[in-house]
Amino acid sequence: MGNKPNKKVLNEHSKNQKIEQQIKEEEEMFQKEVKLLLLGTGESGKTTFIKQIQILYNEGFNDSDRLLYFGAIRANIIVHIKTLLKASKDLGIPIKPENEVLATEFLEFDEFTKEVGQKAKILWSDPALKSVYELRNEFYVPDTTDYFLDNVDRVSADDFVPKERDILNCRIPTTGVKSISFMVNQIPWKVVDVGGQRSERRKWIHQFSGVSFLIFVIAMSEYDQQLFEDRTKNRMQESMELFHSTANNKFFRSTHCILLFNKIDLFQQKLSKSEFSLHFPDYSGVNNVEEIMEFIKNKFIQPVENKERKIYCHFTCATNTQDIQKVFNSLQTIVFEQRMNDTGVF
Ligand SMILES: Nc1nc2c(ncn2[C@@H]2O[C@H](COP(=O)(O)OP(=O)(O)OP(=O)(O)O)[C@@H](O)[C@H]2O)c(=O)[nH]1
Ligand SMILES: [Mg+2]
Repeated sequence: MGNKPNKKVLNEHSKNQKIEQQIKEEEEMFQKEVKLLLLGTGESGKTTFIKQIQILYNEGFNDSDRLLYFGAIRANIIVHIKTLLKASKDLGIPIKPENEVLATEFLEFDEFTKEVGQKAKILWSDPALKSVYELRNEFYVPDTTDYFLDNVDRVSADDFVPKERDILNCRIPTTGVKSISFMVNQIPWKVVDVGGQRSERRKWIHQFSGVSFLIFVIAMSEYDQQLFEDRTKNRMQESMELFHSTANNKFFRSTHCILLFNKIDLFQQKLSKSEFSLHFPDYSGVNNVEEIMEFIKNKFIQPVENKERKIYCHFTCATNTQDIQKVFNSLQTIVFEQRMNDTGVF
């Protein structure tokens, strides 16, 4: 005859089991992966955001990253000088007569050498190419072209290794999907980057499930530029339409959104030279940075149908690591509070 189990002890035991189960579930909820999906038109700054996350939380760039950017930076120098030379003809801004032979010769170059680098430097110092670059909303050349052309001596050197800043400034359009995963304070994060050009957008849908936050990136400086893919379409207009169709899509109707109003540095530089209302005639205010920022923000937010969902806005320069650190810190706070709420601690 064994001892009869004490009812009180049994009750205590099952209570403890329940508490343990609850703690386990709460821990699991806390440790659930946060998936951030970066969307936005081409060249808005999505990959630059993910590069910053790599610097901040994922050990930065390795040798194979540096090798990839080494080739891209040098190849871009040739492409960009050629583009500027062509634009100087199209826009009727002639280069100095003594540079004409060199310009014709340069158009034949395909491979970067130290000598090609020196020739690029001579052409870039021609005032005509600088004036042409100032008019770059009339044709296509990336915004960081001047950064690399100003550094052509360093880039041409035998011992050139791309620095963090070079990698942040180098543009390689994204094709397909790239993601990084990392842990911060025991929470696993995954950031997914896709290509933003029109031909890439049909691949987006495959990334739509399980998204915790949509990060939609907008290039503020694009208000007076046309799409690379369609020179008749204003870039900011395209970005607004894309955001509205994405945010109102059934997959994301209740997903919280982060709007990154990016390239704020270029936007501020440009505004004094390029009047905003010429490109957005429905803007009736003055050509003032803060007022226009508010106007653009409202144009993005107002047409969003589900007013319950949260939209957090940040104005950033994505090449500045501190700006992206601030965005990520605020995201961490939101996630932490959400999880405390979900587990009933608040
Ligand atoms: N000055 C400045 N340049 C920026 C900023 N954000 C990104 N860039 C530059 O803009 C270019 C395009 O940035 P990406 O991050 O490649 O753009 P993307 O959205 O990934 O483009 P796709 O891959 O084509 O969709 C790069 O040369 C960046 O260095 C910014 O805030 N300020
Ligand atoms: Mg990209």
